Amino acid sequence: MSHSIQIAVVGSGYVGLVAAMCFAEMGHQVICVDNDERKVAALQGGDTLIHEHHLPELLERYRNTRVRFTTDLAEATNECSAIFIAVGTPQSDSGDADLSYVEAVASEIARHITSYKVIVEKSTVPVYTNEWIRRVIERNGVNREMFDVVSNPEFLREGTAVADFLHPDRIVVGADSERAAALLSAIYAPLTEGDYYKNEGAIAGCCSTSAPPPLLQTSTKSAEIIKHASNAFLALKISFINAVSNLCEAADANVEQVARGIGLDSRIGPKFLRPGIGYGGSCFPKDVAAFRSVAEQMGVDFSLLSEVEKINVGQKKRFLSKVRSALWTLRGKKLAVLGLAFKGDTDDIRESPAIDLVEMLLAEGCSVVAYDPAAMKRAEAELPASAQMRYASNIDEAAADADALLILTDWPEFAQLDLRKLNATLRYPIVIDGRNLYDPNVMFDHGFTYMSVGRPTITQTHTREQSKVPTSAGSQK
Ligand SMILES: NC(=O)C1=CN([C@@H]2O[C@H](COP(=O)(O)OP(=O)(O)OC[C@H]3O[C@@H](n4cnc5c(N)ncnc54)[C@H](O)[C@@H]3O)[C@@H](O)[C@H]2O)C=CC1
Ligand SMILES: O=C(O)[C@H]1O[C@H](OP(=O)(O)OP(=O)(O)OC[C@H]2O[C@@H](n3ccc(=O)[nH]c3=O)[C@H](O)[C@@H]2O)[C@H](O)[C@@H](O)[C@@H]1O
Repeated sequence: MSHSIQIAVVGSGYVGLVAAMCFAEMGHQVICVDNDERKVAALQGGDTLIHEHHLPELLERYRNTRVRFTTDLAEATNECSAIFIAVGTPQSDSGDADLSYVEAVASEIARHITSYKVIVEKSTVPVYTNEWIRRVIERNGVNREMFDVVSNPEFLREGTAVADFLHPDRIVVGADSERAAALLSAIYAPLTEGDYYKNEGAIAGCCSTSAPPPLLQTSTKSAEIIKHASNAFLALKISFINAVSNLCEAADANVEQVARGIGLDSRIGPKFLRPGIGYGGSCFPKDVAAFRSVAEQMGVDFSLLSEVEKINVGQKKRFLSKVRSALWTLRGKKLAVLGLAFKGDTDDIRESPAIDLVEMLLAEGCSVVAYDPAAMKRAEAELPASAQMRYASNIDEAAADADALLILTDWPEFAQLDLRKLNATLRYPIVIDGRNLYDPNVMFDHGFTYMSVGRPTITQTHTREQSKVPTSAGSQK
């Protein structure tokens, strides 16, 4: 039977905030700490600040009851037995993970330890980080018996973060002390013992059957490597299918058929075989680079990861070539861009391939009118509005009189465009789809010249007037 535990989560971003809310949902008492005063004030006022399903309702339910927000790490350290570190570990100029935020938090925690604490490293970090945290705490004068450091990597995806946290495939606990491992087991017991899933109001998982997840206990070093290896492997899968999609284009084959044929082999599986414009986001690019760098520093040849990165960069350039091959010259062309976030269902634009592509198009002299359902505010901070870069308030406004429409993010609503209306709105009926959201035959029937990834290109040979939508056009995919 699970019981309520006092937990502190340091860092209230995509991972920390979701973890805090989910721990509360699992029945624990949580103090959520951040050193950004404005963020703490917004959270105290009920604003989640990020676009994530279920988060607003959980914040509403638990703020002032099971979750408290503060900038005061001393108070949190004092009151809680487990302190989760969920601050950023961005990529430094050399490719390594910048661990200075983790170190700062560890030193600060050390200054306030007066009774036994378990410090849980949740940020994604290279192997040996837990050992360094331990040293930093000891150097700050804390006796070794007063604390343990545990690695508990997080595998949630943005957009489905809450559901992923509550329905994980596995929970990894890297602990070199049984006392610390027991506390982590107690924290996750509502999931591993299945009690949470019996609640009538339990949040459903994206695709799981809600079978209780296994808790895998490992050494701290193994846990650290599990996280980096997982992200690197997923990135590798994406680069693999992107390379295959290029081969399909050269051979006039269809990558969707190929991906299905590969994915039906249960040893390979169908997931993460969607070709596109390359992976992005705050994690895959930095984690592949950090893992490569760790291997290099340890004298291990892992050049496979450099190839993964090379294919990923190439995929964006390839998309740009497609735009050029559809429009010939780019200077002065007006392009409608759908999607700025690094993937659908998030407002996150960190390392977004869509943003990279817009920057490339602007550098080529195109003008861009972009629309994204959630990421425009963040995008505008990076790509300020100008005569060349405009933001539209809806899809129609973006498409109006554009020379072509580019689909760069797989938002569900971009897969449901009114194709007749779109054909009439665009200056030329040209769609270049970086996410394969449409069936090429349907696009042909609707009069479009349609280019996608790893599938045959459909080119209308007749003029703009003749490519107006036929009245008996087929239905959308
Ligand atoms: N975003 C994601 O989907 C996932 C991220 N991760 C990993 O989790 C870690 C955190 O990532 P995000 O949540 O995306 O980062 P984020 O940038 O959204 O949030 C980090 C938060 O930490 C706060 N912070 C920094 N220094 C602090 C300090 N000294 N005291 C208190 N708060 C401090 C920042 O103000 C910020 O709110 C990274 O290592 C990332 O690789 C792991 C799984 C998924
Ligand atoms: O460590 C992390 O931060 C997280 O990184 C990813 O999650 P996330 O970055 O939220 O997004 P994904 O859904 O994995 O997509 C990453 C990128 O790959 C692209 N992608 C994904 C899948 C695919 O088949 N093809 C493809 O191009 C997406 O468009 C996106 O740009 C992992 O999926 C999570 O397990 C992990 O916890």
